[in-house]
Parts: sequence; C-alpha cells; structure tokens
Amino acid sequence: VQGHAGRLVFGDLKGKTCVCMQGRFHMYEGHSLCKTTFPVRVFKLLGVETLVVTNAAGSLADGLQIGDIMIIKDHINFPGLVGLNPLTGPNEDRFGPRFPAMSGCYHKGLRCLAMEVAKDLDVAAIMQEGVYAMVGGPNFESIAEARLLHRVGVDAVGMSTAPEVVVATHCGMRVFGLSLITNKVGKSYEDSDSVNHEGVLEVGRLRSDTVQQLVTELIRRMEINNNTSTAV
Ligand SMILES: O=P(O)(O)O[C@@H]1C[C@H](O)[C@@H](CO)O1
Ligand SMILES: Nc1nc2[nH]cnc2c(=O)[nH]1
Repeated sequence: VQGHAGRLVFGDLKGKTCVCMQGRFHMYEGHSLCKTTFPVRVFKLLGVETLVVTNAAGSLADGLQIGDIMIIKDHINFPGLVGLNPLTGPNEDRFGPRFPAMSGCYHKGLRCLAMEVAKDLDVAAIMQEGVYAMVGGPNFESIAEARLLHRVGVDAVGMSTAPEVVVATHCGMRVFGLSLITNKVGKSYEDSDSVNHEGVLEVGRLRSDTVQQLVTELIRRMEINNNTSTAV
C-alpha cells in the first residue's frame, strides 16, 4: 500500500537476529488472508520465536490521543468472527493445532517489559494498554460503526494485524503488538474532522523515532531461547 516500503530487511539488532518487514499485505488490497499471513510462516520456518507487530490505528477511547502508543492487550478479529480467517481450510499440522487458543496471544511478560522500557525512555505518559479491533477496510468508519465499536470495548481500530497474530499464535510464536494512534475516530454527528491516509502517514512520521526506540530497547531486553530470532 502507498506509504509502505515493501522491503524485507535482515540484520542484527542489539545482539539479536531480526527480520523486519517494511510494509505488509492487507486484506483490503485484494490479497487472500493466506497471502497476507504468508510471511509469518516463512519467519517460523526461519526460526523466528517472537513476532513484534505494529500498526496505525484510530482511537475510540477518550483517553487515547493522537500520537499515543497503545500496547495491544487483546484483539477483536472482526473478519475472523465471520469466517475470514487465515487458518480456514485443511489444518497445517506441522505448524499448529486445528483449534488454537487465542486467550493470552499478546504475551504478558513482553507487555510488562514494554511498559518498563517506556518509563525508562520517559514516554510512559503517551503509552497505555488497550484492545485493538481489525475491520476489513479500506473505508474508515461511519459514525454508527464507530459507536458500535466503542460499545463493544474497542480502544483502537485498524485494518491489519489480527490475521498475522492468529497465524503466529497458531504456530507457537510469542507476540507483542503496538498501535500508533494516528487519528480519533469520530463518534458524534457534530464532529466535522474526517480522517485520511495522508494524516495517518504524517503521524507515523512524527512518532517513528519513538516507536523505533521502544521496539529496539524492548528487543535488546527481551529474553530469548538459543539466540533465535525476532520478526518486526
Ligand atoms: O498496515 P497498517 O494497519 O498499519 O495501516 C493502516 C490501515 C491502513 O492500511 C492505513 C489507513 O491509513 O493505515
Ligand atoms: N479502520 C481504521 N483504520 C485506521 N488506520 C488508521 N486509522 C484508522 C481508522 O480510523 N480506522
């Protein structure tokens, strides 16, 4: 998608072997969920143990402002709830079980560590935990949709991430996720502001250094088994 570099970068980050996706495939681009999540299975086969996912998202929670960073505590996979799930079809037993659990899919230890890192980097004031919801996109939410999402407990909404996390959890990877709040999702018919992709990219540029520092320091501090890898 425009604004995503579309590169796969391999390297060593603070002593940990990492592979980084600069961009991702989205369902709204017309890709199958199998294709959008294909990189996760490639990472698994490369020996990656931990997946760090980031996204841009709109805030529904009053306490989440533009430029804030939300540690993803849990997700609501709306496409998944209606059967648009990357695990649909014959199960790939070599990766994981037919019916994988999704409770606890955002690793608690990594979430706590990220909060410690945020304090040490003096950015804790712009960080909090919350629930991310994936919707199909590509349109942003109507007011009624925004109200619905707010009522069911969504803190931030975006158009990605959940399928990758489902596939990573299925194959036993640890997952940590961050949402950068790029806009407020209008919940009132009196609101005149409307969101657009350029605004989303602009906030992304403004906060890119902070997100980079957080993720780098988190990776430096995270414990791994046998010096295996992290995918970001
Ligand atoms: O890939 P992510 O989920 O970060 O990108 C979000 C969702 C859309 O692709 C785009 C909307 O501006 O940002
Ligand atoms: N669905 C959705 N995705 C986003 N990505 C960035 N902002 C938003 C938003 O407000 N809604």
